[in-house]
Amino acid sequence: MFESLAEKVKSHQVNPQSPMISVFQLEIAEFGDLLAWMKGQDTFPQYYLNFRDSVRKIAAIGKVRSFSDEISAQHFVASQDLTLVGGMTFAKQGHFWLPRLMIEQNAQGVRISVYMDNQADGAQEKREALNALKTLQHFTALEPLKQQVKLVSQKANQAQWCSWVERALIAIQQNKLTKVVLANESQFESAQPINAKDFLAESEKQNTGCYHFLYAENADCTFVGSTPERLFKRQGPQVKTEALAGTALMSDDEQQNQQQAAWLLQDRKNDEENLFVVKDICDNLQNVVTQVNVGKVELKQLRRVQHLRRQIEATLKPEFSDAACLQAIHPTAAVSGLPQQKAIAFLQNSENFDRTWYAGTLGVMSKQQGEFCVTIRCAFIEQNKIRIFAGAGIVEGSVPLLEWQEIERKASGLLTLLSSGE
Ligand SMILES: C=C(O[C@@H]1C=C(C(=O)O)C=C[C@H]1O)C(=O)O
Ligand SMILES: [Mg+2]
Repeated sequence: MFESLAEKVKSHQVNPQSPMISVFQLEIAEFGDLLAWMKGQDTFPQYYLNFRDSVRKIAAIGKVRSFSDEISAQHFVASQDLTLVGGMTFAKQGHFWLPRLMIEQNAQGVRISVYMDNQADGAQEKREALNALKTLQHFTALEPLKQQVKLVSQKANQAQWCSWVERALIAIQQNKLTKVVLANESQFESAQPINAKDFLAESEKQNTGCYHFLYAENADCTFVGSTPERLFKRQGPQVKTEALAGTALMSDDEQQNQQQAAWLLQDRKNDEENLFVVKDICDNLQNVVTQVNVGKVELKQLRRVQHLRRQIEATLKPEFSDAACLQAIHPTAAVSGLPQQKAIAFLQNSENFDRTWYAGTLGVMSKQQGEFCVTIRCAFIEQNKIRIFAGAGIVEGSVPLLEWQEIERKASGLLTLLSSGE
């Protein structure tokens, strides 16, 4: 089935008229499970995104070109009309790249794309492209998660974390901050290695209504997660973003969920927590859009928590695209705070760990469209260790112990995938 692609790669000749990058594509009706395919790969980086509101999924391996900032990434996308994957860390460190091989799956079918850099060594490019095509046959069956994990360390225990919240509340009282999103990192260990693809497949099954993402720079460490939060989705000049903040419990008890939902919808502290995010996003978009519309408050219900959400729609001025959206809204007040710079400085002085990809963003950009999620409800998996991150927005009226329960509850969305085994 993939021979036609291999033949095209083999007979490819670079000439003065060649574009900067050559793309060889094949459209097929079905491919197989993308995570099972990824599990069989040993080429890096590896990237996977299962989109929240559609059946679209993207899996990619290898790297042909890379960009360390959103402007050069967007310039490449616009001039070459190609799709880049990647994103930015919490601290806005950009990592965008053109993969060697990309598999895109949507309702219509599957498209496989192989990329060759015509400005690089021709023989080497051919070898790598052919190797990438060979991987299309390699699937490794996904296995159920059997690992039992135990907590080995937390960056802050309950008392320490609550003292961070107390400090935040003082800063809020003194009007130095309006909101700050404090997080924690918890490390668990298992007797056996944890396979990140098995882990994400289980999360896809249980944590529905989310973006499911995976990013591994190399074989040692994989960043995975299932986030309910969209940073933005752009279709031409039309941008959809959202304020997701304000949290209540969710469980197997339908009646309790309804009570919690009713409480959340009328709770002032949670509504303010959400409205601060609305204000932050709208203010930050102001210079790049011609209009913004904020939707009514609604619930986003997940397996372990439910949130308040307000969807936001905007129209970009013609000169702006994904880079402007990333620059304007990431990191939003849902994951950093308000005012942003002061909140980030407060986090740097309080949190005793580097967030790196936690509360960053991962997605795709192309000429016509772009879509990025906010990388929360996430973990780094290294061999038999898993480090899970979770945070909560601290505002006036926050109660330290309740905020602690909120972050433990958020972390449990991933943790229970492991400890729920018999
Ligand atoms: C920061 C996180 O979540 C954010 C904080 C929320 C809150 O405090 O109510 C809700 C959703 C997210 O915007 C996280 O999950 O780590
Ligand atoms: Mg909250």
